Formats: sequence, structure tokens, C-alpha cells
Amino acid sequence: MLKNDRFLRACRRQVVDRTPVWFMRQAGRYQPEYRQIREKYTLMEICEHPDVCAEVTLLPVRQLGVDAAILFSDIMTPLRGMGLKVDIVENVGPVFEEPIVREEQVSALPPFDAEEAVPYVLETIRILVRELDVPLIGFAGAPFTLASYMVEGRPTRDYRKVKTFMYSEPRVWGQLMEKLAAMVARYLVQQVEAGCQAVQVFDSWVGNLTRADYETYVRPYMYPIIEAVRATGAPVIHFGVNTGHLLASMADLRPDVMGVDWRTDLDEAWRIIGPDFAVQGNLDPVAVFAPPEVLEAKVTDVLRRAGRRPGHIFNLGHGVMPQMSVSALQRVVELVHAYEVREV
Ligand SMILES: O=C(O)CCc1c2[nH]c(c1CC(=O)O)Cc1[nH]c(c(CC(=O)O)c1CCC(=O)O)Cc1[nH]c(c(CC(=O)O)c1CCC(=O)O)Cc1[nH]c(c(CCC(=O)O)c1CC(=O)O)C2
Repeated sequence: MLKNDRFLRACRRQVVDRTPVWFMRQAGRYQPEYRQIREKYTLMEICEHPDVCAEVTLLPVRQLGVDAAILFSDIMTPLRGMGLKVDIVENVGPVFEEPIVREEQVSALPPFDAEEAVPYVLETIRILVRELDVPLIGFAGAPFTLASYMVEGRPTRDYRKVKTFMYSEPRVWGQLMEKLAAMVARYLVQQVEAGCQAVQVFDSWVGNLTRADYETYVRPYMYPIIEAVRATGAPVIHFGVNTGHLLASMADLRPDVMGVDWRTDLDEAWRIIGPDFAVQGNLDPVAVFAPPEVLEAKVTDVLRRAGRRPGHIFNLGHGVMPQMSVSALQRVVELVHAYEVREV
């Protein structure tokens, strides 16, 4: 029985004693302890050593006092486990040796089973659920975001290659998205079966599409993912960046929680998707660098816009940045937990 279940209660829009808070990328380069571990292990090697990976996951929970842990991993972890040649290059990001350009490469993608591809991820989860007093969030990248890296071969600003592929080869695009959706659904369900109490689906880069393209080329492949997770009973959070124009379309997938970036005010986002969802976010990450009185005003503005309604999980509008300080994030947690919401 979890000592602190306010995150799970908020996912289900149940009344809480304090607004739960956690941060995307709460484990990472902003922490001196993480940087010390990274001197000995690459990011992927951390993931492949369950004892080290568990320690990295636990550190921010203990240091920051957040109400949820997120498994330390990357969205590239399952693809690498499937045998794809992808590396995380310093100050670049995921880089593929062979970008996807031909149908044969899509056909050659093998079926996914986490027990075979990434057994160490499941082992890390089993260690963590024995140690944690707060829920553990599992996660995966969504098909479009994964495909963006696989077709482009590396992070991109214009998505020219992946969108040209999507428009020019709709049949092969469909095969790629179906294979990735099957992998993501299976991977998330296996993370829940290993002990994760909630999962997040990161479609970080889907905001680069028009609403029509999202509904044509992406959303059809998302339904089986959300439905597979819903069947486990674990809450699912769906998040993308720059998705203000897509929130109504994404809501049709019926995740339990919609992640919101900072560009859309939280109350406006909640109005767009309606009262049947919980919401997560949405402090501008750069506000963490602001003077204390500005930071406090911005944290309070997010909380005020949630209007003390059950179903708000406080987070940044995107991930923690390497230049951030532990003390600034501790201050955000204090401010959120000090804010009066209705008593349980
Ligand atoms: O190499 C390292 O050790 C540090 C970089 C690092 C990566 N994954 C990481 C870390 C730890 C950290 O953020 O410090 C570790 C990482 N990647 C991810 C998460 C989950 C989360 O955001 O909470 C986490 C942290 C999980 C945790 O807090 O325990 C998932 C991830 N990787 C990725 C993406 C998509 C994206 O951001 O492009 C996403 C979705 C989350 C998001 O949108 O922020 C892909 C990725 N992974 C990575 C990079 C390079 C990051 C950089 O150099 O700025 C990139 C590309 C990028 O962020 O632009 C590598």
C-alpha cells in the first residue's frame, strides 16, 4: 500500500490533500550525482544496470520530495533493445546509423517483447516498486515521435524527411506506425505488469503537424495503445509539446490525464478537453530560472488556473533542463505543496 497516493488520486480526479507534483526528466544532468554516474556509464548502460538505474530513479524522489517517480529510461530504450542501431549523442540526442527510408527496413522490424528486448527495464521496475513510497510512472515514446527519429535519423527542426515520407508513402507509413504502435502498447502493458502504477505516452513532436494531418496520419494508430493501457486499470497520461491546437483531437483518445505544455493556459486547456479528464502541467520550464518572486507568481498562477478542481497534477510544460538547480526545483515542490486545496 503506497504511503503517498495523491498522484494516483489526482489521475482519477479524486479529491486530494495537496496538489501532487513531479517533473519530466526529474532524473538527469541537472543533478551532480547523475553527472558523476554518467562519468562511468552511458545513458543506455545506466538503463542496462537495474541497480544503477533504480538509484538514478530514486534520487530525485528523495532530493525533491515529489509525489511520483518516473522510471529512468529513454524513449529510444525499446528500439535499441529490438536491435536498432541508435546512440544518444552528447548535445545532439538520438542518432540512428541507418535511417528508415525503404519498405524492406519497415518489414524487417521484429515483433517486440520487453522480456527479450529489455529485461533489465522490467528488473529495474521490480526493484523500484519494493523501494518506493510514491507511485512509479512507466513511459514510452509515441509512434509519431519515434518515427520522427527513425526516418530523420536524428533530432530535426523541420521534420521534412519524416513528413515527406508520411505524405509520399502512405502505405509504408501505415506499416511503420502499426509496428511502432504494437511495440509501444506491449511495452507499456509489460511495464505495468512489472509494477508501474501509471504510464505516460510522450508524443513530444506531434505538435509539428496540422490537426488534419494528426487525425489522418497519427491518431488512428494511437487508439490501440491507449486502449491496451486502459485494460490494465493503470492511468495513462498523454503528453505532447506545442499541442494547443491538437488538444481536442488528442482528447478523443480518452487518456485519463492530458499533459499540457506552457503555451496554453491550464484553465483554457481544461475547457478545450472538457471535465472528464485530469490535466498535468504546465509551468514554463524557464520560469525555474526566474527571480524567486517571479517564480512564485508563476507557480501560483498555474495552481489558480486549476481552480482547486480535483484532477490537477503539477508539472513543468516540458522536461527539466540541465542548467536547472536542485534547490530551485525543491522550491517549486514547496510552493505547490503549500498551496491550499480542499481538505480530504
Ligand atoms: O545523455 C544524457 O545523459 C542526458 C540526456 C538525456 C537523454 N535522455 C534522458 C536524459 C537525461 C537528462 O535529460 O539529463 C532521460 C530521459 N529521456 C526521457 C525521459 C522521460 C521524461 O522526459 O521524463 C527521461 C528522464 C526520465 C527520468 O526523469 O527518470 C524521454 C525522452 N527522450 C527523448 C525525448 C523526446 C525529446 O525530448 O526529443 C523524450 C520525451 C520527453 C521529452 O519530450 O522531454 C529523446 C532524447 N533523449 C535524449 C536527448 C538529448 C537530450 C539533450 O542532449 O538535450 C533527446 C532529444 C531531446 O531531448 O531533444 C538523451
